[in-house]
Order: sequence, then C-alpha cells, then structure tokens
Amino acid sequence: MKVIEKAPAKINLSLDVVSKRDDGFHNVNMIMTTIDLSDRIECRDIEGDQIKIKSSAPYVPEDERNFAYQAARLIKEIYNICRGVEIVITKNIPVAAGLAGGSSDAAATIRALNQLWNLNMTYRDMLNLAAKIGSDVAFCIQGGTALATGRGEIITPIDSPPACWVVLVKPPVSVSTAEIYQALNIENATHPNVEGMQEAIKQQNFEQMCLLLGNTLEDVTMEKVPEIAQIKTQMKKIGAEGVLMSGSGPTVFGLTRYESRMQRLCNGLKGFCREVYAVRLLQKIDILSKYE
Ligand SMILES: C[C@@](CO)(OP(=O)(O)O)[C@H](O)COP(=O)(O)OP(=O)(O)OC[C@H]1O[C@@H](n2ccc(N)nc2=O)[C@H](O)[C@@H]1O
Ligand SMILES: Nc1ncnc2c1ncn2[C@@H]1O[C@H](COP(=O)(O)OP(=O)(O)O)[C@@H](O)[C@H]1O
Repeated sequence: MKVIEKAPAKINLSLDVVSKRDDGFHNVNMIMTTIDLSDRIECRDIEGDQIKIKSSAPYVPEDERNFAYQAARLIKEIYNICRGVEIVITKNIPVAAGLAGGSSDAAATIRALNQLWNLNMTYRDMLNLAAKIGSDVAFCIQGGTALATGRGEIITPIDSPPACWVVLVKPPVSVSTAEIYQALNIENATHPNVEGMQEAIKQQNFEQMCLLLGNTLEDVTMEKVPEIAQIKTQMKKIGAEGVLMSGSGPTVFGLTRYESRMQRLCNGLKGFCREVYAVRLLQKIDILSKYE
C-alpha cells in the first residue's frame, strides 16, 4: 500500500525573536501561513524493517539527516513498528530557503505514516512528535495560518489572511538557520508588531497587513546576502504591496492582490534571479480536518 501527502511551504508574515533561551534556542512570536508551493511525499510499504529515502533534489540528504527519515524513525520507535517504508520525496520547495521545506516533508511523513500504519494519532500526538524533529515541524502538521510561540512549536491557529498572490524570489545562496540566530543581537534588533499583524488579518485589512510585515532576522541575513535588499527594492519598484524576507531567508516574498501586478513582478524579477515562483496562500491542509 502507499499514501501520498502534499507538503506545502510556509512564509512568516511576522517574525519576532523575543529572547535567547538556555537550551540554545530563542523564544519567538510569529505568524506563519502556508502557500501553494509543495513537495510531494509518497510513503509505501517495503520488505524488511528499514527506512529508505529517495529525493528528487541533489542537495537533500537521503540518510538519517533527512527530516522525513527522522520522522519515520521516531514513529517506528514510539509505536514499536517493525515494518519497512520507502519515502519518495519530490522536491519543489527550494532547499535551505526559509520556507520550511524539510520541516513540511517531516510533517507530511507523520501524516502519511499515521494512515499507512493505522496509528490513530490525534492532532496533539502529531504535534508532540513534530516538536522532537524541529521547531517548525509542529506548524506544518496542520498548516493554514497560526501564531507560533515558544521556540516555534506552540501553535495557535488564527484567521486566514485575505486572498492574495505571493511572489517568491530565492537568491542563489543558502543560509544556515543556526548561524543566523547565532549572529542576532537581540538588544539592537528590530521587533515587528505581531499583535497588530494578527489584528490586521482578523479585520481582513490587506493594506495594514502589508504595512506591518516584519522579521527580526531580516537585517541579520541581509548583512550576509546583499541581494535580499536589492530584490526588496526591485519588488517595491514594480508594485508589490508588501515585501519581506521569509524565516531566516534568503527567500524574499512580495504580496499583491492583482494578477497583472503578479505577472509584472514575475517578469521583472526573472531577469534578476533564476528562481521566481508565483503562488497563492493556502487554507488549512484539507486532509487534516479529520484529526481535530
Ligand atoms: C527561522 C524559522 C522561522 O519560521 O524558519 P526557517 O528559516 O528555518 O524556515 C524557524 O524559527 C527555524 O526553525 P527550524 O528550521 O525548524 O529550526 P530547528 O531545526 O529547530 O533549529 C535549527 C537551529 O536554529 C536555531 N533556532 C531555531 C529555532 C528557534 N526558535 N531558535 C533558535 O535559536 C538553533 O540554533 C537551532 O539549533
Ligand atoms: N526533506 C528535506 N528537504 C530539504 N532539506 C532537508 C530535508 N531533510 C533534511 N534537510 C536539510 O535541512 C536543511 C534546511 O532545509 P530546509 O528545511 O529546506 O530549509 P529552511 O529551514 O530554511 O526552511 C537543508 O540544508 C538540508 O540539508
């Protein structure tokens, strides 16, 4: 038997790093939302007891470093499963881009194995498991739009933002999330208005939402990747209504409600960067309603 799951990317509409913790992580306060750019995860039974990973992308590890592998191993340990599984990952989400591709693959693997192995996991079970793999995995279990606190693993679903286009531009460099957090000096950092963003979303006020886009990590990554500032300037010039770097970067996203502007942004940015995507915001991952 096999199960196929969609693993959507996320963007951070607001990302505040609040404080440094003793465990090497930071407390964050962020609003995340899933977008219609997804990897495809296929989990199927194989003979034996091993976990096999196949990935379509050259830079993604196919061993225990893969987050999908870690998800499967954890489930096998906790639920005492002695069955083999092959996980085929078709990557569409750029890697190490601030879009949580690996985290979403892990979350999709949890959802898929719950079905494949009839584990009857609750949403809460999945969240607990997700948090053991990485800070962003818990959000990716259900997707949609949520406030994420703690180190990112405490999830409170909120209203969906007004519909719009999201144009993503990924400069041809990768950044390490750990290094970006490490380089942050919280005292001198900028702190976005996360509550204001939540209110703007609640009011479905697109203009206000665009005004309040903010990310504490943006200045840090921008120092290392000057293309980010150039892409932001370019996007604003072309007419994006709001522009921000996602997560620890380096992907920059621009928001617009108008299809014509989305097209102008894509055409304008493609001459500048190879990796440009135009997608929509996504509602809660469909299949999950049954786990609530
Ligand atoms: C910045 C964000 C924003 O959504 O996303 P990405 O840019 O990775 O997509 C996340 O906080 C990234 O979460 P995630 O990518 O899951 O990070 P993890 O694997 O848990 O941690 C990688 C490293 O980042 C640092 N880290 C991560 C999360 C956090 N709240 N504080 C931290 O200091 C730690 O040094 C940790 O060892
Ligand atoms: N399934 C996976 N897809 C992508 N990257 C993965 C995966 N599993 C492990 N990784 C590792 O995780 C690192 C971060 O990747 P990713 O999740 O795409 O970025 P980000 O945390 O910036 O959103 C990569 O450098 C890669 O080596």
